[in-house]
Amino acid sequence: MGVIEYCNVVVNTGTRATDRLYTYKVPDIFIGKIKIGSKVIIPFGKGNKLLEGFVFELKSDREIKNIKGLKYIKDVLNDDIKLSRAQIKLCNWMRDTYLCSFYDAIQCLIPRGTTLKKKKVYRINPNIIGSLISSDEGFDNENKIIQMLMENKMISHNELIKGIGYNCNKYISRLLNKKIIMVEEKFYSDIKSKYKKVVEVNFDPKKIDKVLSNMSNRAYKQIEILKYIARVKRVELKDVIEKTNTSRAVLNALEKKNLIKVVDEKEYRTPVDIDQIERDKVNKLNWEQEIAYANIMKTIRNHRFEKYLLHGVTGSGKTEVYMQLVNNVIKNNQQAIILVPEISLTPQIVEKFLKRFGENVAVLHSKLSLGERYDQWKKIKNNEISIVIGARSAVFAPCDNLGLIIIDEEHESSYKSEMNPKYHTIDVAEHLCRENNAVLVLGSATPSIESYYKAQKGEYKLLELKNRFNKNPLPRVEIVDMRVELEEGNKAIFSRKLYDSMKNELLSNKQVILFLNRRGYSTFVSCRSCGYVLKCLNCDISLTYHHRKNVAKCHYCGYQREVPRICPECKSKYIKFFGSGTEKVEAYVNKLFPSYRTKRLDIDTTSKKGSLEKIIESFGKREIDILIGTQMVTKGLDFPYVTLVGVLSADITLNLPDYRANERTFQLLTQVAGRAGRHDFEGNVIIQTYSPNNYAVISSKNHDYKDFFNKEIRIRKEFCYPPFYNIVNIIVLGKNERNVIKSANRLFQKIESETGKSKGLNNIQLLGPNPAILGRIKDNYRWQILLKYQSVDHETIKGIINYICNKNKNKYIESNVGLIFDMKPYNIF
Ligand SMILES: Nc1ncnc2c1ncn2[C@@H]1O[C@H](COP(=O)(O)OP(=O)(O)OP(=O)(O)O)[C@@H](O)[C@H]1O
Ligand SMILES: [Zn+2]
Ligand SMILES: [Zn+2]
Repeated sequence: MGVIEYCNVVVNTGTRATDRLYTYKVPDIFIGKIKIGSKVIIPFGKGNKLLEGFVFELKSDREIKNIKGLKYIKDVLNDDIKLSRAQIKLCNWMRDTYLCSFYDAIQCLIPRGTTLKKKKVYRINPNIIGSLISSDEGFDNENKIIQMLMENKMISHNELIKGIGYNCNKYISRLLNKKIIMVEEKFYSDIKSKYKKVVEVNFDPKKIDKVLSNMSNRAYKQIEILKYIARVKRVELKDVIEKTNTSRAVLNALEKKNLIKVVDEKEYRTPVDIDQIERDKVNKLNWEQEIAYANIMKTIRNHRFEKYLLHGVTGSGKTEVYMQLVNNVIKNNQQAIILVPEISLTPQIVEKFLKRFGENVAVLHSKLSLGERYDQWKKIKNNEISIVIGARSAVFAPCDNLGLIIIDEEHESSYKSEMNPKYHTIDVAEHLCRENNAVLVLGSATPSIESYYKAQKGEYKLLELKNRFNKNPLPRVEIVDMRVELEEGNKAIFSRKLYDSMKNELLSNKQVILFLNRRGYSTFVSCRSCGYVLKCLNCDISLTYHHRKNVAKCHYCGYQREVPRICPECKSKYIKFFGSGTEKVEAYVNKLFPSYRTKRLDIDTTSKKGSLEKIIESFGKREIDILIGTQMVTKGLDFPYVTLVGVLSADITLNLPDYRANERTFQLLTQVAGRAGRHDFEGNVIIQTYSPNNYAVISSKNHDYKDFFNKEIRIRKEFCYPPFYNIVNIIVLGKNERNVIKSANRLFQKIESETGKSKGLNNIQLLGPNPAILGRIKDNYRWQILLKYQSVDHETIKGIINYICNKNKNKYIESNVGLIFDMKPYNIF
């Protein structure tokens, strides 16, 4: 191998057109210093604009064929943000899997705010001769600029605006023209390191007596400090001041005498105050937990890649199993990542980990400041922290010693990213575990159909916790047919059954959770009399009502129809748009139960930092009797006095415009029911619905996951949905509508003809091009093309899309038209 003299760099140009590796020459001074994964500054394009990039490959002269005209790397940055080889592999994998750009992938892997930005800075031209300050009148502002520059050496444009005002541009360009000042571009990032002042002893502490003998007796404060510092040797400045009850001035005096040194030390920001959290102890596992634990432990000990699906009913104690696995992994000096659906919605599990593992846990959540996030990232990277807990993006935590990834509530849709790249966390975790010989554990009381299907096929090893950890029975579930309520004259949102049960439980000092799914609120059209729902004839999913045009529309295939005035099924006039919000329910509950304390848990009441935790804490202390909420009340809550859960309407989820509607319903009902009767008291659940015979509702009543799975998987097969079929959504977007439509049509035709030509591809369905549901976002027109095909054909289809949409993009797509790929959409909009 020759000397490394070249490198291939991914450049942050901000456009998709340049999404490839560019070769640069490495200047001698950087040979050896430049590494795979280094962040570099390179000149780019005709104007040699300086841009940021990452080195993906190093090459010797023998490996580079055409070296003519290659440019040199301008600078290698040592700002800690490097990519490891594993991370580069991950970028390549993501680009290949999700058809995203290199930089899209890189953005997932580096802390936010570290991407370099550029700003203009000004300085005095050093070659200037003579006096700078002009004495002529009318030059005030120019003189002011010069003065500012003389005082500061270098000043940014913003600072000049602050000093001079918005009209400073005029004066700047005059000074530039006269060559009195110069302008250049400087890189900066939004993240500043935080420093703390530390005091160090600056003499041999053993000779303290000699030092003190030279001090005047009157300087008793200084003497006290010297004694203290000689003992501790090194201490944070604010601590000395506090401990010795002194002031900074006294320390300054000592610093002047060269007896102490005050130095700046980089400080990590820690968002959680660990000292405030009391520690818990390890629980002894019951035998079901023990079997699951022992199985997974065996693989962990062998450092083998393996995927487990831990199917444990609600309250079976999955968290305790997770924690004991994690404990073993970190004892081996490896790192573990624990993923939860939305960190702010799951304070209980986070708290459990903090209580068990203390400062060895990094909690990554969306409310961290850029600086806090950056510091956590570095601590993880330096292996100073072994446990990472966070939502979806925490899967990208820079663990170089990964031993275990746990995905709790693996069925949750929040694991699918709706931003670019539209990755699925389970896929990424799987890739990482394979690369690291680590173990992946997916846990849920209601596994997704796809995961359970994989477990059946042996791709995941299935482990089950069939009982609650304390052998308590699962709650008793009753279904109330709301059509009958209407028939018998009750038009209210509460059935008589639910009202009576609430009264009983509240009278015996228990707590009630009322669940109302408000997401997807008021979007479908149904008949209150017979339960009929408007559905798409092609896709078997509910049509979505669009107020503006007064039509009902299919989100998948674009089919639309007008809304009937009377029910096509039973001719009643009770056909309407469905839904009422949590606020309305709260008002109603207050009217029905005025003497009980009610609280609402939804996006509105929890937007303030810490408010969710507060509500949950006070519910735990039984300061709230009735908790009314959206999805937030379905997850993870573990409180002994909750004995009744009321589901106000199973129908809202059942009629989501999504082929997963039944699955989501089963999951939500099972999860929310699982909040009841977890400890000493038995639990009851009441589900109100207009579709009491729906199989998702019935299997959740019977706590029968397998029954639900068997029915659902048959329907998936019949209607060609995942896991048997896959859907790809291609969004074509741009500011010019005509170009968007033109491009979408061309792409569609090309994809149609290529897939038609390709032998062995059967049953492909191409839908579109249609305007996307959200037809316009931020001034961009959006059209979509949907492909539905057998899952076994995925690689072939991906190849075709990549060939047409990326490699030969310019043939089919107008300039200024962009593409977004969703290779496994959860929502189509
Ligand atoms: N081995 C054990 N010994 C004592 N208590 C345990 C044990 N395992 C679990 N528990 C307790 O059981 C309760 C339920 O456990 P946990 O919250 O982990 O259930 P889960 O399986 O995550 O349920 P869900 O899916 O409903 O969230 C908790 O209060 C937990 O402390
Ligand atoms: Zn009807
Ligand atoms: Zn349809």
